[in-house]
Amino acid sequence: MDEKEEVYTADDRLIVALDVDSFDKMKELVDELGDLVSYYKVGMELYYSAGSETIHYLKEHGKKVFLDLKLHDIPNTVGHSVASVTRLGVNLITVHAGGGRAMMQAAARYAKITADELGVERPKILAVTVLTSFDDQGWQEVGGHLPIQDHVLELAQLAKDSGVDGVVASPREASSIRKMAGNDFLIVTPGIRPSFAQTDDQKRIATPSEAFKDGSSMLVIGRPITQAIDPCAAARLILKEIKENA
Ligand SMILES: O=c1ccn([C@@H]2O[C@H](COP(=O)(O)O)[C@@H](O)[C@H]2O)c(=O)[nH]1
Repeated sequence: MDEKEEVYTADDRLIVALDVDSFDKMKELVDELGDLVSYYKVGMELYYSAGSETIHYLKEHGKKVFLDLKLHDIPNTVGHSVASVTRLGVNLITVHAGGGRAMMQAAARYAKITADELGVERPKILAVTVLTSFDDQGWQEVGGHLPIQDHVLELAQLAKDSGVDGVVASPREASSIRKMAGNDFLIVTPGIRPSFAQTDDQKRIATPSEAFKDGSSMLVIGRPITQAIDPCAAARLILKEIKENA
């Protein structure tokens, strides 16, 4: 088949980050991407601007939702916050691994209790390790004593022991996390930059094919798609790379 005619279908391993500041801008992107994208991430910018209406819209349109609020507070507060967002019907939720064992345990427990009460599938909990915008220099400035790679691995081990479903880490750490945690542990990687995209503020980056080769489960990609001149063309190129390499 001629490459131009090839149809790239949505793949749940591609999560598109909807980092826009209004419901209308979100709707425009989601409508434009149509059937090419099945999984979206709603982060702080969109959620704080437009709230849970965004999630209802995505679900009504058959999309899966990763709610990336990176919860970080005492266990009681995080547990009850996870209960609240579980009621919205999201599929993935983030907490910060730095919140510690008891906080992650509370997140996992409240996701399960709430989903059981509602009779729905429970959302999976991901623990954010070290943000992909850090390089070693920036990391030392905030008191990081271990190399980032080692600290991420320690947090991933703690996350696994605490009973959450996986971590958010850079693709550069995916291979060592995969070796430590085995195949059932989710490794969700932002910091993905296809060869056609600029780096922006991301520091620990890799291409989609490198990320999957190193053990990523799912990729989070925002600006390379959402700020492309043609978001559908960018999404198709990434889906092609995923199809050919993962
Ligand atoms: O360590 C992290 C954790 C979360 N993110 C989020 O992923 C997307 C990446 O967007 P790009 O435009 O592809 O850079 C964004 O929503 C971040 O909040 C991350 O980048 N790194």
